[in-house]
Parts: sequence; C-alpha cells; structure tokens
Amino acid sequence: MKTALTIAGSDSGGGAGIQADIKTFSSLGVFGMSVITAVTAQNTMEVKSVQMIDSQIISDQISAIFDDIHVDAVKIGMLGTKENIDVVAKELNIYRTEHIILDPVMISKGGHHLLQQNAIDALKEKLLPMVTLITPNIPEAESLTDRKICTIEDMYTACLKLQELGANKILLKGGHLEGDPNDLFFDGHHFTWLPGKRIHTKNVHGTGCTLSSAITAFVAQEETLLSAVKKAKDYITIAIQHSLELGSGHGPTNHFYHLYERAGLVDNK
Ligand SMILES: Nc1ncnc2c1ncn2[C@@H]1O[C@H](COP(=O)(O)OP(=O)(O)OP(=O)(O)O)[C@@H](O)[C@H]1O
Ligand SMILES: Cc1ncc(CO)c(N)n1
Repeated sequence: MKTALTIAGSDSGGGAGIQADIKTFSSLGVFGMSVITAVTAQNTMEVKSVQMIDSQIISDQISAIFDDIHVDAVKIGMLGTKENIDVVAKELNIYRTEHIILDPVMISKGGHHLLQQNAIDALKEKLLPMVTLITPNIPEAESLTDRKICTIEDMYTACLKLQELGANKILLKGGHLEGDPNDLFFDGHHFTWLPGKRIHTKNVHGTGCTLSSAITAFVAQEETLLSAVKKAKDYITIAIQHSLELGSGHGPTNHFYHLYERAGLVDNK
C-alpha cells in the first residue's frame, strides 16, 4: 500500500486539518500518517483556541516516521509559527521525499489566524522553494505576492509572481472569487484551467485541506501531478456536492461519498 504523510494541525470538529487529511488518504486508498503541529479547539463555527506543539516533538514525529516507514508523498497544512516552519523545513531537507504538497494555511473560514504574521517570510524563504506544489487560495496568494487578485488576469500574474519567489508548481484556487470556482494550475511552463461549477452550500469547511491531501494521495499512487490535480478536483467537487449538514456553521465535506455509493449505501432517488 502506498503511504502519505500529513504535517498539519488537528481540527477537533473533524472537517479540516489532520482529520480531513487522514479521511481523504483513507478514502483514496493510501495509508495515512500524521505529524501534528498544533491542536485547535474548533467546530463548524469558530476556532476557540490553539495550542502549538513544541518544535522538538514535531521533529521527533517526523524522524519517528521517516526512520522506519517509507513515505511516498507529504502534504503540509497548518504550521502556525515560524519555529514550526523552521523545524519542518530542516527535517524535510534531511529526509528527502519526491513529492511535497504545501497548502499554505493562513486563515480559517471563520477568520481566525492560523499562521502568525511573522511566519509568512519564513514560509516564503524556506518552504516555498523546496516543495513540489503550492496550493494557495486567493487571500493566501495575495498575502504571499503582496498584490490584490480580483480577475482571471490577476490569477495568471500571481502564478508568475509566485514562480519568481521560488515556487515550482502552483495550483491557485479560485473558490474565493465571484462566479464559478475555477482553479489555475501552473507547472512552471504551461497553464491549465481546472473548471468548476459553484455548488451552493455553506458546508465547505476543510475544502482546501481535502483538495491538497487528495492531490497528495494521487501522486503517492504514481499519478503525474497534472493528473493528480485533475482527479483531486473531481474528488473535492463530489465531496462538496454531498457535504454534510453537521453543526450550525460551515459543515464538513463528505470524504467517503464515492465509497458509500459504490457499496450501495446511498439512496440516489
Ligand atoms: N462552493 C463550491 N463549489 C464547488 N467547488 C468549490 C466551492 N468552494 C470551493 N470549491 C473548490 O474547492 C477547492 C478548495 O478551494 P477553497 O478556495 O475553498 O480552499 P480554501 O479556501 O483553502 O479552503 P479552507 O477553508 O479549507 O482553507 C477548490 O478546488 C475550489 O475551487
Ligand atoms: C487545523 C486546521 N487546518 C486548516 C484549516 C483550514 O481552514 C482549519 N480550519 N483548521
């Protein structure tokens, strides 16, 4: 069985973070492992509080895994602090993996800062150049490039700017712009649009986490990056289409829908 590792924060509400990543890995047939960088007390409405995990324990979790188990692909989500970025970059430089997918998590859907402001430079300098793919949403790309993104033209320009900053491949998610959620993939030479149709639901908690871990699961299974990104887009679309009405805020997506459907466990009437 292929393996995937997520280095991210825990979401007690189960829809985003480590929990979304492990559900995604499992539903797509790869063995999931985790390095927890932060514990968030979170539900569908808000992040109540966050406790960062000590850098030494982060470093130990990474070495415990890599010293023993082969890792086919790594996904990085919430890191929280500059210290965490430093330790993750240092360890991943030691244990080299072919595929590293970075979701540069900065702010939760409810507006809670999940990355300290002083950590953005470290993310740009240390992690950006060493990862295979970065998957910012519009506000994250704006923060990384220091410019507003309002139009399709701006999305192209932002990808080129991210490349200038050292990024290898980029998936710029368009979900935060008006209209349909079309994402732009840039492999360093060519642009490819991943068209979407907006699903009108408030249950979009953890969509970014789920998309990046699905890409990770597909590259772990030897898909090319472009094919992994396309399959992951299909996967998140189905997960949003069948998202779950849980809690009073942004409910989670349905990570296992395609398996339930295959098993005849859903009523399609
Ligand atoms: N309402 C929607 N309907 C269909 N697809 C959507 C919708 N919202 C987002 N998506 C798609 O979901 C994926 C994740 O994008 P999104 O912009 O929501 O990530 P994000 O803001 O990083 O999420 P998160 O809240 O987890 O940080 C993208 O492929 C995006 O186009
Ligand atoms: C732990 C965690 N990671 C990522 C997100 C994405 O928004 C979140 N809400 N919580």
